Amino acid sequence: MVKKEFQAESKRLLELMVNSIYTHKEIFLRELISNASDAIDKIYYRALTDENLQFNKDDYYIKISIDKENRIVKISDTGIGMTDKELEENLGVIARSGSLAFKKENKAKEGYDIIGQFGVGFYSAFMVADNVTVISRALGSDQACKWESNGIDGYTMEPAAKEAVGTDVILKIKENTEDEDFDQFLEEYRLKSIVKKYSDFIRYPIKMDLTKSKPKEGSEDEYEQYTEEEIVNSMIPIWKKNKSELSAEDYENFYTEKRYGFDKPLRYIHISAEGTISYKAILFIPETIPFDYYTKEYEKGLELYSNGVLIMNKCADLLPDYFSFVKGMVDSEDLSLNISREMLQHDRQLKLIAKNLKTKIKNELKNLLENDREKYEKFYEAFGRQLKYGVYSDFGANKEDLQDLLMFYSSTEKKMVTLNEYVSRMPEEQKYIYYASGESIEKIDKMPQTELVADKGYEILYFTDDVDEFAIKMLRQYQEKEFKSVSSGDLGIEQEENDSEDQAHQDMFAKMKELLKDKVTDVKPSQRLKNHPVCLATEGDVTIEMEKVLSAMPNNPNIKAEKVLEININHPVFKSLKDAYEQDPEKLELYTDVLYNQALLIEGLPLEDPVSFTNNICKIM
Ligand SMILES: Nc1ncnc2c1ncn2[C@@H]1O[C@H](COP(=O)(O)OP(=O)(O)OP(=O)(O)O)[C@@H](O)[C@H]1O
Repeated sequence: MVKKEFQAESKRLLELMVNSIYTHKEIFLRELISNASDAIDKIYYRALTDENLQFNKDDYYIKISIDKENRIVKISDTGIGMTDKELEENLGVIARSGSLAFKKENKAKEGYDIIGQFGVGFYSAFMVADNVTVISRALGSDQACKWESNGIDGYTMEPAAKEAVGTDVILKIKENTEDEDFDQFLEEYRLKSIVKKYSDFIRYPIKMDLTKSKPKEGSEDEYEQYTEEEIVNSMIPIWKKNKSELSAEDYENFYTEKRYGFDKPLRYIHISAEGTISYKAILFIPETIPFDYYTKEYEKGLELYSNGVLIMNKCADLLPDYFSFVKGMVDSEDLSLNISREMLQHDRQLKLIAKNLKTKIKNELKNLLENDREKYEKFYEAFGRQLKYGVYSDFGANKEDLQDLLMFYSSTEKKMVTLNEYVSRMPEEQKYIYYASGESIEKIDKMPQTELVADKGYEILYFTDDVDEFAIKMLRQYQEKEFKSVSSGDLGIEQEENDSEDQAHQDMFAKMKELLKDKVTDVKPSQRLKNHPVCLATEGDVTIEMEKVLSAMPNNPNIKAEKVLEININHPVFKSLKDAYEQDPEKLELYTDVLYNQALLIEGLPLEDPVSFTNNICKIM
């Protein structure tokens, strides 16, 4: 017998399991059944490609047996089994998706968070058992191996005998405590109801020996007990059932069982399509972002079945990138079981289904936006960015589909608003949809460039995501209203002109431009500033926020905004500037440099020479 220690992380998770105060301990059975079903799936897939292996459906099942006296519950499967090496790798070390998230979140103190959020697979057995034995014989091996652990110090491994290929997981159920009833997990009816609740649509039979009673032979009022093996799950997949038979809880359980996410779904869509193409689908919009969502590791896709048989785990072609957060499955009788990945891409039926799903998802989101604003905002907070990427990517090909789903923070409403809401509120004389870009709402609130537009009483949309301006450039307009940055040259707002006075300052501005060389394309009196002395505006297509995003890219394309330094001629600073221009050229140079650097700071742009800037401030003081 070999004795081994658990790895540190496994130990920590086990500790949480053993001492768990989590209330839904019953899920251990769901986890173990799901592992058993996966193990049978593995044989099934192997048989698809291995001629020497036959998959005879009747030989594959999961069996739950209870030995009340010895406090034992055994979950056996006829799946692919594990070699001793696999037993060690799979059960001695944490390497699963959910646990990976656990690693990142290991600040969470209570087991509750982890179990609730991630699901914990095999280790959940230790919530109800103080000893777990796994005896497994792998396909192709005649030797079995026994793994045993009390969940605390470590585990032991030794050779064992097992007649057939597969795995037995044997749980020694804990004794009742003052607060907790573990005896319930030794009751047939209780285990049966847990199977029904979580694992009803597992596609292999889950068998149990159930105690029944019948009248004793030759007697009218005496009964005798007998046991009979019964299949306790219906095996009918949820998507083949009628919508009216299903409750929200059934969909939620399906979502969890399928590991679509560790949260609760925000919304589900059950589709039963008949006609040119018939298929069934259950789609989910998750409530929270998967931890790897905005990374390269995240894989979009839906499970694809051909008449109840899984062909592919993640069929990416079924979902556009901008709906990559959608989880779920599609089952169609019209798809061939042996279709290859390459062929699938060109499959006409599949394309039709994908198109159809896209419309359904879009309509569902619209519906959510119109009828449950709070939920939609929650959704948008998690996945709005993906929708904006969708507007921007593919050269704007999908903008029509997505524009009505967009939302931005509004300066006047102080909350998220849609473009439609914005436009419907626009005063008649307002020409453009105004927006301001910045790092955060608080920072944009203080931006000098917003002063004129805000003063006019016009609503400003706040762009705080990197992708916002790029998406809007692609959109160009909404309901024939163009978008306009509050920092752009021409704001399209009528102003009282003061040409003669402006002219008088022209020479000074020309001089300032000369001093700033190619740092700015122009220096101008500002139309938009009310209280602030100075700001930067831009000409052309690239704004300052876009410049920042572009320069943060790994292959920095070195695209710069054409910056215009605007001076508020009604600000007291302007008089000092004018005096310097008339009397002291050196001072003008100093003031110009300080004002320019101030404008950079307001924009959150890096100063070219911070030391000389601070020296200059000191000089003025
Ligand atoms: N009954 C079984 N038969 C064969 N292999 C099993 C069985 N139970 C567990 N395993 C193996 O052990 C691994 C770890 O199981 P565990 O339940 O901890 O995580 P998981 O099933 O991979 O992930 P998750 O529970 O998050 O889906 C499985 O991936 C599988 O390879």
